[in-house]
Amino acid sequence: MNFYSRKWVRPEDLNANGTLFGGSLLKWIDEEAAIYAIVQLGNERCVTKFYSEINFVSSAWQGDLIEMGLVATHFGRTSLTMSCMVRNMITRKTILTIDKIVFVNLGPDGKPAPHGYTEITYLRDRIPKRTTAPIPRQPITEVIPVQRPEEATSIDIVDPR
Ligand SMILES: CC(=O)SCCNC(=O)CCNC(=O)[C@H](O)C(C)(C)COP(=O)(O)OP(=O)(O)OC[C@H]1O[C@@H](n2cnc3c(N)ncnc32)[C@H](O)[C@@H]1OP(=O)(O)O
Repeated sequence: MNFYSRKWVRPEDLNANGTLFGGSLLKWIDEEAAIYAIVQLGNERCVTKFYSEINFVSSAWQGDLIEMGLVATHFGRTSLTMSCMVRNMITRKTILTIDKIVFVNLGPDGKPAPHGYTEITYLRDRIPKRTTAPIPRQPITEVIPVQRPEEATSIDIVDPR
């Protein structure tokens, strides 16, 4: 397992118990896992599909330095499964473990697409090269004007999803 990112636990990341807020930690992990998937699958269009149970093994405290580790455990047809561990960088005490995080490789149509990889790369050989414009958002198909414009605080947009 490689520990790629380190974080310094700051006051804004604490919960009411004065320890690291689980939501902050999960947000960091999801971003780390997304970057890992992009590098492994050579595609910016990778999305989180599944998290197995998350074990908050021990707390981190303000001022602690922590590090996040990931390793790919299974290359599927369109998916990549990885496992995760977060630990204290100094003491090496485990803070969190997640057995399975699954990301899915999407094609240009937004549907699962085969990625073609079977093994971990430790190089930067698969990093996607952006040859076109950034991924566009889903088009807005219809804008409904509000009935009484003087009461409007925003425009109602129909989301086609
Ligand atoms: C980085 C981010 O924050 S992304 C934001 C959060 N994520 C999202 O918004 C994704 C929302 N989800 C989706 O759009 C859809 O579920 C999709 C496109 C990801 C997948 O659609 P599905 O209909 O499940 O696709 P499909 O059944 O073909 O499965 C795709 C892969 O996921 C795997 N998979 C599906 N469900 C699960 C599950 N519950 N657990 C583990 N793996 C799963 C499948 O085994 C398959 O892998 P494989 O091709 O390697 O065998």
